[in-house]
Amino acid sequence: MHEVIIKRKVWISASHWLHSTFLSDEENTATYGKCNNPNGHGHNYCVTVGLKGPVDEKTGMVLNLTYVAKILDEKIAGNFDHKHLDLDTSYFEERPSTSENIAIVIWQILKRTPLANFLYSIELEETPNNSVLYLGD
Ligand SMILES: Nc1nc2c(c(=O)[nH]1)N=C([C@H](O)[C@H](O)COP(=O)(O)OP(=O)(O)OP(=O)(O)O)CN2
Ligand SMILES: [Zn+2]
Repeated sequence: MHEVIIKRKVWISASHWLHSTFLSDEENTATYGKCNNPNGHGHNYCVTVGLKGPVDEKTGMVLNLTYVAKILDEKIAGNFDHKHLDLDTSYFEERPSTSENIAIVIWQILKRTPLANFLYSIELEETPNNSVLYLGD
């Protein structure tokens, strides 16, 4: 049995602001700087989902990536694309919409889909320079 990690990208065009309810206004400004602007700013997030599993002998696939794409389009793009992460969704009411937290939220959403048992990694690129990698807890 051969185990392989397959990957599929999904893009999210979204706005947000970085703000923590655990910090004072002054602390928020000091911590997040320009990203604490209440009017927000935008990113084209590139999310790469890694799925690990055995290659099926008959199909030659871990999972059909066309099927994976459909789930990611519905559950990830459908939830976040062209949204304000802090105003249009409830996921970041109690945690700042950092790349770290977005990756964790995406993991939690995918845990409730048929991809759950294959979930291996969430890589989220916020800018060409900044990215995070979450491997679950
Ligand atoms: N650990 C984290 N640090 C930062 C995050 C984050 O999610 N996790 N996020 C930000 C901001 O969202 C910010 O928008 C990043 O943009 P920017 O500073 O413009 O991005 P770059 O570093 O790619 O641009 P430079 O030109 O190199 O400054 C900040 N930190
Ligand atoms: Zn940002």
